[in-house]
Amino acid sequence: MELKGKVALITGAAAGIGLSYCEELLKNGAKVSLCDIDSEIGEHVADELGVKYGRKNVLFCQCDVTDYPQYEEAFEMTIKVFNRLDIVINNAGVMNDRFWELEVDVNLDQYHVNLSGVRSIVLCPGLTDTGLIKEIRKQLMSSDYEAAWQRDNANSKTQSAEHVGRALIEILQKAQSGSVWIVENGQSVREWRG
Ligand SMILES: NC(=O)C1=CN([C@@H]2O[C@H](COP(=O)(O)OP(=O)(O)OC[C@H]3O[C@@H](n4cnc5c(N)ncnc54)[C@H](O)[C@@H]3O)[C@@H](O)[C@H]2O)C=CC1
Ligand SMILES: CCCCCC(=O)/C=C/C=C\C=C\C=C\[C@@H](O)[C@@H](O)CCCC(=O)O
Repeated sequence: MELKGKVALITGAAAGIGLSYCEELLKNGAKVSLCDIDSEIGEHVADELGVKYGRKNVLFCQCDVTDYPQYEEAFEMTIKVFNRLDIVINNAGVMNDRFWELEVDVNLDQYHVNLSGVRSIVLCPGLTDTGLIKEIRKQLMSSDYEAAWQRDNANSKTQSAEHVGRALIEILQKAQSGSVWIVENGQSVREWRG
């Protein structure tokens, strides 16, 4: 897929993996609509990327992905400003066990039925160095869960968000609709074949 001139909407784009997706897309000539619940950081980051990659290539839309009308508005705003929309990256998930019902709703209910020629790809990052992971204790229900988390990740090598961003660009070029990809331990992105 040629990324130059394409328009991408990225959720959870003000920090971490989402921000890295934005930067890699901009480097490759795409225009980005950064959508994030946090407008203070989001506006700031969008300004910085605008200075670096051209103001006309960057838009910020404040939006909480758990609020359907807000999410819809972000799509409308993106299409109004850029006149097109080619790529949607559902990056903002919920990892907070205290809101486990929302966790299930947002993380597992994001699917797309391929009826309209839209390509739907899944990219699963392993342990990635972002704010989410730095404060993992806050996301887990109890200290028992923290011990389980430490155990599960004992053999994981933390990778950078930039590494995940580069993996996104790679799979956008070659991935088929319905495919699932894994990028973990700082290794090359690979297709999961079950
Ligand atoms: N960091 C990791 O090791 C891994 C992260 N993930 C997933 O990748 C995604 C990004 O994670 P990180 O970059 O690590 O997190 P992060 O905490 O560094 O950044 C998340 C961004 O999403 C925004 N956000 C939070 N709730 C939102 C909402 N309801 N609507 C819109 N924006 C919202 C935040 O303001 C923030 O800018 C998440 O879905 C996370 O569950 C998946 C596997 C590994
Ligand atoms: C409950 C929602 C979780 C959504 C995912 C998320 O927000 C954050 C995930 C953070 C880290 C994931 C690390 C994955 C590591 C894998 O690479 C692997 O090493 C873990 C293996 C664990 C196992 O039991 O097989």
